[in-house]
Amino acid sequence: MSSDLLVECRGLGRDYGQHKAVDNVDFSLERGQVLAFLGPNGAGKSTTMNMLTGCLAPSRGEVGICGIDLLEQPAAAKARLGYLPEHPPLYPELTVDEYLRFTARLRGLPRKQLGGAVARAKQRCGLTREAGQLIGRLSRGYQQRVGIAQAIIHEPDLVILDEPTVGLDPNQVREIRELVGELASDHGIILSTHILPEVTATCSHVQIMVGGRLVHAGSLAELEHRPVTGLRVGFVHAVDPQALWELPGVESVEKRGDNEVFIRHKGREDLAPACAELAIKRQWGLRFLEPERTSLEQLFVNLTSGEQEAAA
Ligand SMILES: Nc1ncnc2c1ncn2[C@@H]1O[C@H](COP(=O)(O)OP(=O)(O)OP(=O)(O)O)[C@@H](O)[C@H]1O
Repeated sequence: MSSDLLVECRGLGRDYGQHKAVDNVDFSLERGQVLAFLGPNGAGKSTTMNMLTGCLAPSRGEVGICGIDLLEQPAAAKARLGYLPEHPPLYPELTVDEYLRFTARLRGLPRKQLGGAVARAKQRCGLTREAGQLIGRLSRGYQQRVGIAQAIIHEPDLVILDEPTVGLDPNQVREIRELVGELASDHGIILSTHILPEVTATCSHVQIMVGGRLVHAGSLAELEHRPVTGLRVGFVHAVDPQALWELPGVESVEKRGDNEVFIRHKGREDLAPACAELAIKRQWGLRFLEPERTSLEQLFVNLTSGEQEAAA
């Protein structure tokens, strides 16, 4: 296993009685990647993260953290990862410094290194000025920074963050996203979230789970290069959809708002020139013409809607 391969899961599964909460999940993560775990409620994200962090034993499969088998050498493997659970284990009656020293000692750092480790984590998480403040008096956003600081105090290779921006205001969300982006330069990061714009803003890779199984895994860059599925076209005046429908290669014409349509076309056909020509000929007044690819949101809906209907 190369030193930049931080996580390698093979055939990972967890049962609760007869129920397969996670089934046959394979994936890997390299340094510098930020991987989002997406999925509807009950898809198996938390169960997978709990297995990755060594908090929950798998029923089947293997987990390697930086080449170390998590099941055979749990202490050595866990030393390479940092974890921010959904509800960070903060002590409101401790100051930021006291708490970070405490977590550094829990991580087994030698006494001589404690001061340096605490200073570094505070600096990376923008907490230097808050060092002497009681955690219970900090805003939710700053408490989340403290939670991230404890996750990186021992300079792990891998950082796992469970819904890191839940409950934060928009400014705090932006700050935590920036922090995640900075951490990505020298760590691998896995984060679980329900917020799709968060994925596009912070992540390089995405995995979608449905019913315990991994149904999509890939980079966001791949998503950007998915084939164009159609054209979104806006006009000044009302249009005749039948005339658009008759253009060569058109599969369907859907109305989207006032004088706006989505034209789905076959294969890699480029409909734009013919569509613009028709708009000029009919004097519809072309306002805009945009190729549309499958967005992350569309992909998520396509992959998960059947599951959600079944659960309803
Ligand atoms: N301790 C448990 N005992 C029995 N079933 C469980 C237990 N924990 C989770 N499950 C079940 O396992 C499945 C996956 O749950 P999990 O919490 O991993 O989903 P999730 O994707 O994290 O959902 P959410 O987005 O709601 O947090 C669900 O069907 C859940 O009911």
